[in-house]
Amino acid sequence: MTITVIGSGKVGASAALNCGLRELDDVLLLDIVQGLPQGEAMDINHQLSERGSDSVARGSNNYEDMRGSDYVVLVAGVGRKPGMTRMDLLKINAGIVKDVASKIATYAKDATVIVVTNPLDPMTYLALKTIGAQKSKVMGMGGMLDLSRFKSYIQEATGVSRDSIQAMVISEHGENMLPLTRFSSLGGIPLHDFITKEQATDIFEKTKKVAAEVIALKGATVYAPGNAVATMIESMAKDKKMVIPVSAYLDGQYGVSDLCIGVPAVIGAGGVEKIVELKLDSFEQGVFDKGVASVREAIKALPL
Ligand SMILES: NC(=O)c1ccc[n+]([C@@H]2O[C@H](COP(=O)([O-])OP(=O)(O)OC[C@H]3O[C@@H](n4cnc5c(N)ncnc54)[C@H](O)[C@@H]3O)[C@@H](O)[C@H]2O)c1
Repeated sequence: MTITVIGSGKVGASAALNCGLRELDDVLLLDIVQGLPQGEAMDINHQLSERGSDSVARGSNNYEDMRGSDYVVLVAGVGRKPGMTRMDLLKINAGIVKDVASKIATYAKDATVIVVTNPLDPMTYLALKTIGAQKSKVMGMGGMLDLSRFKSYIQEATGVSRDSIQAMVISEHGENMLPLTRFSSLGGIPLHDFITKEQATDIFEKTKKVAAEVIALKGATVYAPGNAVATMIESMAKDKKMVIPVSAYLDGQYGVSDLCIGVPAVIGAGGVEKIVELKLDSFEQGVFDKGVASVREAIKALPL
């Protein structure tokens, strides 16, 4: 088993480090920039060496080296810069994702792929269609990151241990994300027993806005996305069957077909083993429908 991370920038390096720290397997970092993946691999190995992890990181500029990988993380692409519209970002990254996905189809067709490049849901769809893989084998990481932010605000509002928090965030990774306070609990007790309606609205709004805040302050989000990727790979590599949000291909679930969007799923050795359908109330359904419409619109602009 080898984990390949394509795109050795900020998030790619963080994902590789997190996989190594959990000793999931050896990690290959790939990038088009000469020297960058090799340098990241050296730096990561030095930390892993001191921590006693026997996972080894390698760097390469040769796509052929991903042959035999069980997991491929597709995180090549640019982040949104000031003045760039969502459509500008989509066009630039669609070209990169299409190119990288065709390399995955050539050298690692049987791998399970986690897409990270934004805009996440359309890029996951593009990767799935380009690779031509089974729908259970290509998924996007977005909801796990949104969930980590949602949980941190739940902790702030309630003061209970982060370890006791169970929560869920679904829909589009972007403007129409849907943090589900109604499906969140503390030690199995509904979150709404601990907080007021106003606090719930506040947590909901803060979760939706915080990505832009981090990007404005430090230019990118790095640690939490890298950790989220490692959690998804761990659930598959150890067949843990965690129920986590992923951008998955819908085939009638939630009344939606032929589109990738964030939904709760059982993630195990088979990839997306089951999509869990929640009974949404009218407000939640409204946000989810907007997310579907937004992703559907973006898909029209993809080079399929
Ligand atoms: N889904 C999420 O939750 C989430 C979270 C954070 C970032 N992102 C997205 O992840 C992407 C990467 O973010 P970052 O901060 O790591 O950016 P970055 O600029 O630090 O790194 C991107 C890397 O991709 C490489 N690259 C570009 N084209 C390539 C190709 N064809 N083959 C191989 N490598 C290639 C670049 O050389 C660069 O090293 C962005 O699109 C960003 O918006 C998504």
